[in-house]
Amino acid sequence: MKHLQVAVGVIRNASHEIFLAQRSSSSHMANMWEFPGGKIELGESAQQALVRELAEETGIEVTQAEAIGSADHTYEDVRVTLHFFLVEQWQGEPWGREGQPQRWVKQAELVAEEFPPANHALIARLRQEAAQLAN
Ligand SMILES: Nc1nc2c([nH]c(=O)n2[C@H]2C[C@H](O)[C@@H](COP(=O)(O)OP(=O)(O)OP(=O)(O)O)O2)c(=O)[nH]1
Ligand SMILES: [Mg+2]
Repeated sequence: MKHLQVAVGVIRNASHEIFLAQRSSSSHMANMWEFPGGKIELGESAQQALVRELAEETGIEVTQAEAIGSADHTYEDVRVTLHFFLVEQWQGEPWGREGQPQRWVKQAELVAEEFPPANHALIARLRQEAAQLAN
């Protein structure tokens, strides 16, 4: 089975909102909401792929990123390992550069079911962190 290594950016602003994009209707995990990112290419580090993918998909230049863990998931036909990064410093303003719908969502209001299954543990963690900060 194909095994993809994917760099994924949790872009978070000062109001603790996170930038989401909707996957295209023709892609794997079609129409689900995701954190921007994409496949790590040969010879690239996860961080390098993150910077490249976020520039391609959202137009921002990442200036700082913190690795916050990974998730491994096997879908019907492909296995993915997602390498998550928290991005709180960047230049420019993220937008759906490839035409995909986008939105900012409060960290506490992320909905796991809107994301591919590989994201569910991270969404739970982010929601829990936001709830603790609110108390
Ligand atoms: N970007 C991204 N991909 C995710 C997430 N969750 C998840 O399961 N995936 C899966 C879907 C895909 O099978 C795989 C690779 O992501 P991708 O389709 O964004 O890769 P890419 O940008 O390089 O796409 P492409 O050049 O082939 O169009 O990771 C997520 O939150 N963000
Ligand atoms: Mg992508």
